[in-house]
Amino acid sequence: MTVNADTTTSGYSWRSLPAAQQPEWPDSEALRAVLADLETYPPLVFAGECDQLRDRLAAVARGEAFVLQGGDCAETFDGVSADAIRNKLKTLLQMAVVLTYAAKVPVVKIGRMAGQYSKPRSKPTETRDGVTLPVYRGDSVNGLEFTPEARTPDPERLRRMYHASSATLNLVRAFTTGGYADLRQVHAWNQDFVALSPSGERYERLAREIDSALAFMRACNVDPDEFRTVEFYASHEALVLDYETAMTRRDSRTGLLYDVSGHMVWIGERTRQLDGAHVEFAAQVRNPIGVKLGPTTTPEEALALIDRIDPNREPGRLTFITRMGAGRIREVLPTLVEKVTASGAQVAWICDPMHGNTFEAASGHKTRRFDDVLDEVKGFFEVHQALGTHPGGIHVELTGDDVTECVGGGDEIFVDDLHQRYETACDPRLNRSQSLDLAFLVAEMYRNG
Ligand SMILES: O=C[C@H](O)[C@H](O)COP(=O)(O)O
Ligand SMILES: C=C(OP(=O)(O)O)C(=O)O
Repeated sequence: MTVNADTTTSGYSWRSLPAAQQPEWPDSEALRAVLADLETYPPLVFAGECDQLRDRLAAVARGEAFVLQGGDCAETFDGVSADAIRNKLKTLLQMAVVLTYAAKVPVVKIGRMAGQYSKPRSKPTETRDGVTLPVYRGDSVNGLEFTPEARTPDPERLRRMYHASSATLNLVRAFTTGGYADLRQVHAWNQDFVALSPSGERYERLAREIDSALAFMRACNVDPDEFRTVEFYASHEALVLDYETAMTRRDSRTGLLYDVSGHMVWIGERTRQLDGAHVEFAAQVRNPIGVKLGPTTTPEEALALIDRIDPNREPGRLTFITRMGAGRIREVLPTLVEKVTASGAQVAWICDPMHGNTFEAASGHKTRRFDDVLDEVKGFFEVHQALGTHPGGIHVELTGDDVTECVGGGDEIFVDDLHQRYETACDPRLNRSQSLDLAFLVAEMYRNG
């Protein structure tokens, strides 16, 4: 990792540790200049908002609420448009309504949004027709286009990431507090959708029930403004530590460090080394922290992560996001949950049913089967229900657009359809109809549990 000459950040403990998956910036002077600017930019979120999310996640850890975390695999600068942001938010709001109403549980809504611009990769390079170039690491680092110019890491992209995150968050705040997310709009969110899809019709029936519940509450004199705004939080993988460090500030109230680039940040499966910089970074900032746990995670590793990141065993501080794969979850998760519970830690457990279920179709598209996604969530619920612990939420890659990236779903996408609208910059996402299907099925699982 680059050493920042600026004394405001050079003392951070994670700077001296090995950091996996970092870009090789060719021009360290240019990098230094961008980071120095970023350090002076206003925070994207406030420390108090991060604390509030920690409180909400504490309720999840206690079994009193459910997390819906979702958004693109990789946000792109071109994707910062009002339509794309509104469609994603609308999908999340519809899923949240389904979960709240059908599962009767408060839903903590967290976007993989306004900062999800950096990607860890399996290989550092990509070869096409005998030409080898650096792999695409997300719009914060390089471009997707397969040319030497686009693939060369450019630190100016970190500045663009800040502005893209800021513009996204600004619109999300406007939508969620300015009336668009008002619960009385449940039908409006579905208008362009209902005639087109079975899940849209199912949603419309549920929205009618919500209408009559709202009418009942109005008759009981419940203040309608109670339904006007929605709490919505932003999260991303804290991957490029130069950026996250430049966005780390001391809270004037408490003197504690917060990463003000998002409310919650998570550490990925490829960067959760106990002696690495990412875990040390997560340990030092006060944001609620997520850590991805893949199928090779040992209970000892999970316990050591708790000791490092949540030494005070504070509910809401640490969320384990398991991503085992449908074929492994029933075998691997029980021991992890048992040992973590026995240790007295109160983590929130949420299920990422995407990252353990990716495969390459014959056409060369990376894809996921909706049935595998669903089966992993089912396995997650089965394990927690058998152990008497709380299945605390789902973490999904989705978009509000009608893409054809994952196969299956009620409005079925076939392998032969993948080429039609395959638009992801990295991994395949559920489209809007598949996302709603998932929400209905998860709500059933939750209610039955
Ligand atoms: O989103 C997650 C990772 O970045 C992605 O799964 C890595 O994929 P790769 O194996 O194509 O590098
Ligand atoms: C890279 C990701 O996941 P994981 O670290 O679980 O592979 C991701 O969620 O974008």
